[in-house]
Amino acid sequence: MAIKLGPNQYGKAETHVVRVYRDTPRHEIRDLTVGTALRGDFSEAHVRGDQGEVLPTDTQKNTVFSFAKEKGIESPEQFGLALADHFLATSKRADGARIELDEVTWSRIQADGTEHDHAFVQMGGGVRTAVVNVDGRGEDRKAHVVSGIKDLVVLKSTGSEFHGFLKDKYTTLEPTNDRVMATSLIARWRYNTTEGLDWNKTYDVVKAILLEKFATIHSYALQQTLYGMGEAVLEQFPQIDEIKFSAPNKHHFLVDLSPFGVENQNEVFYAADRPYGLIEATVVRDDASDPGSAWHAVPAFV
Ligand SMILES: O=c1[nH]c(=O)c2[nH]c(=O)[nH]c2[nH]1
Repeated sequence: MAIKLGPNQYGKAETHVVRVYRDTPRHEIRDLTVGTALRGDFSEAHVRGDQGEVLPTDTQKNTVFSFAKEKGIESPEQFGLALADHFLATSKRADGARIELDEVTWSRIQADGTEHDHAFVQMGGGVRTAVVNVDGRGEDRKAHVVSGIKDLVVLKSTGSEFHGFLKDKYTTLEPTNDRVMATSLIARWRYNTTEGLDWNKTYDVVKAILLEKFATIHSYALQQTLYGMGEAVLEQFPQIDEIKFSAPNKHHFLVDLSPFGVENQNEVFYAADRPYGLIEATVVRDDASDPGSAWHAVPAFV
């Protein structure tokens, strides 16, 4: 019986790096949690325990910290691409690198009527994400960037209906033409290029489109809202070929107050935490480019 090593990757997960730019009294902060992973033929390490081709995960972590100063963190995407190319240049046995980056935003605290120069607060509004996959080097290099947002918690208190659904003998759900719709959204979008993009601006605009569409689409289902959000993003950005969503339907059930002789006209809800509907969808161009390794090891998607 022949046995061999199959797909594998190794690296340092969740290196939390905070870079303070303090060249002027008005400081800037980038706060990233970075996962690095190298893949390739590492059978010597796995089968025989030979570490000759293994760039330690400790070194990978050190590189993240040092690059925060050497290269700077202009955007998660730029930082991820720089790290991936560096690791592929160093580790000859690696044929691919994946860098996963989550960024939290620090907003300036308002003090004495102005934005403070060096005091910050986290306001929520989602975690910015990027997954960079680079395969090969030189002529053969192929780079893929999937940017995104997660933990974007949104709710609309009307403008959402759900009715006309398929029924069988187990169906008890009442149709509704006015319900609360809420989710903690994950969205990830795949670029068809890594050149000529303003990563930060594009992120801000995509996020604004997602929020605006969530608010303005009169919804007949979360599925329809997600599709409309995705369509709007693809219409605005030719550089984005597909967008994937994962959206837990955070159910808000009307509480029956009639035992207490109290009316409840869509005013008091029980916000259930589980179980929840989980709606996942991809919106994609007809002529989308080959994703290659873009979605390699990207968690939780159809
Ligand atoms: O937006 C919704 N989509 C569904 O598929 C679904 N199923 C369900 O019970 N409630 C909802 N809501």
